[in-house]
Amino acid sequence: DTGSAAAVPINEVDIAYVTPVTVGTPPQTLMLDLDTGSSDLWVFSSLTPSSQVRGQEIYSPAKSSTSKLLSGHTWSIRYGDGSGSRGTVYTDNFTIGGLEVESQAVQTAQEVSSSFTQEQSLDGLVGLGFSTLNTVRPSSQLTFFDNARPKLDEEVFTADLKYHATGSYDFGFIDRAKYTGNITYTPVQQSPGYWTHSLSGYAVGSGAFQSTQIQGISDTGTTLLYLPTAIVTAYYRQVQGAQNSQYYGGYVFPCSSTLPTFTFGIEGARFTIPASYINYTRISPTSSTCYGGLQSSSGLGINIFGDVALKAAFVVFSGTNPPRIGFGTK
Ligand SMILES: O=C(CCCl)NNC1=[NH+]CCN1
Repeated sequence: DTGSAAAVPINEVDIAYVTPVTVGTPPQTLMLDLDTGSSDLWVFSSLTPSSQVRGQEIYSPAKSSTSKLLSGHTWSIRYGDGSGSRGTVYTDNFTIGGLEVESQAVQTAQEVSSSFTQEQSLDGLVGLGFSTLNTVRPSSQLTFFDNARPKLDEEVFTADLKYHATGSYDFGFIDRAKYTGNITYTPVQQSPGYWTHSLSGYAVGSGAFQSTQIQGISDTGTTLLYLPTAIVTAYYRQVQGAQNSQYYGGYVFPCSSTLPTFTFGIEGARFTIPASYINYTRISPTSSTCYGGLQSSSGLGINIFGDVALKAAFVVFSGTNPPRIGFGTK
């Protein structure tokens, strides 16, 4: 089997992407954030306090003839950006892009943090990290990809995220029409459960490529690109008026500045992020100061190759043994 579904940016700066999924019988359609940086599938639900729901679609297990309570099981998750949620667990039929998993663990939120309440177009997350990261207790649950794996034509899913446009996620096949040339693969270290791999180096604008291994995680659930401070300062040194603002919590610059491109390596291949992707957003709607899409990872303890980097490539997440990740030019 295979599946294919849209990845729709939820606002005008691509802060996150959502994908239509169906849960239950008859199908309830929700828009969920497919997140390779976590491994819980959770949804706004009939159990979420109405004070914490602001426009989101909800899953009501009571309205599904195929829902089953996973008795005695709970979950609680905290994301790298400080957001979080917690609740109980049902199993039910779950589909993405025509690919169905029966009795998928669907984690129903009983509490969500304010940033999720404020994100009206996001109804929950589908974790696509390794199932070892799943927070359901007393027994952890499998991700949608792990459940679908036995029925997939190929043990892969792909991400084709786009700048200010709708892209796609495919399951079980690699669509040759979505990239040119060949996919370059590199090994993944799956502990503790992220898609952890190395970049082979980087270049700022037209500068020389610096060959240096940079370990981090490819994370569709993180908006920006977070790299070591030395690389980030070298980048913003090329931007007139750029500064690392304590007030705004990162590098800002005049919106009129000319930004260089940023190139990253995967083995011998090179992927260039256009300057426009790094001119991320105005710090407020009428401001002429802009916030960068490349920021320092020093506060995170991990480098994160988020959407700003991933949308510059066609990315193959391969669940083979051993797992690997591949990047193609598009
Ligand atoms: O939590 C992380 C970073 C893991 Cl190091 N990514 N996934 C995500 N989901 C919602 C916000 N961020």
